[in-house]
Amino acid sequence: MRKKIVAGNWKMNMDYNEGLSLFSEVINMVKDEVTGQQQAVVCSPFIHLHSLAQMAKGYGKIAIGAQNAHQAESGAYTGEISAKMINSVGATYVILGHSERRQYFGENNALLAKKTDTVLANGLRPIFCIGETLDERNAEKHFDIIKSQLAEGVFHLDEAHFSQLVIAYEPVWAIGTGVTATSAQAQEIHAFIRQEIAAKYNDTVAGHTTILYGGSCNPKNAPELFAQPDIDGGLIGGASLKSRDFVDIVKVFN
Ligand SMILES: O=C(CO)COP(=O)(O)O
Repeated sequence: MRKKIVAGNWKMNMDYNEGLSLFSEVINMVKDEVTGQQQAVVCSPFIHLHSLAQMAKGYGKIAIGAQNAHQAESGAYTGEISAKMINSVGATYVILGHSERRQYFGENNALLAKKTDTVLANGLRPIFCIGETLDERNAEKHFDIIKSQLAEGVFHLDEAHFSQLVIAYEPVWAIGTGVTATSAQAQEIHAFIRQEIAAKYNDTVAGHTTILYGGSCNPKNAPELFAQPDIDGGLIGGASLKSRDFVDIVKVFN
């Protein structure tokens, strides 16, 4: 069976001390309360990564991730962080292609394909985000958008590398808006994503790929979303900043 994952994306929230106290609450609750095989991932700002990885050491149920990485291995890119650096502090995941990176930092599919290569080459697992805007959905272009984000962003990978990916479907209109995709809307796209993966690779790869839903996911709506056959967990924004809510979402898979 494929892995169930609940990943928190703190975005640009939490100063250093706030982040450490949030994480220590999360880790204690996960230790005490999570009984299933699911993986919790906390994707913090860069400044927390090393400390969080130290705190989570030896505890396999919690992994640490970054929210971005530069496409180059190293060099004169003032202000940037490389995949090798992220790996060196003990993080294992990197969110790539979040809609906020696409929208505010001009990241397109071609750039994200390069970032994916670099992140994989450094032994990290990308959580690769895709999703349509409201205008695209209203124009009934959502399937085309998903198709091209996959084709141009990750389908250049060989099977072994692709198998390291986690895919996250985050409809842009559901992010931070309080409007969640219905479980039927989300399932429809997740099934489509799995079908595209099967067509590009094969049924085994498609069957093993973890596909997360993100967008106004909370402890109330997570059980119904995660009960859908092609939804393998969530990428959680706002609710991941509250330890109780985040761990309650992780516990949906208990
Ligand atoms: O963007 C998201 C996670 O990456 C979702 O954010 P919200 O859960 O705050 O809608």
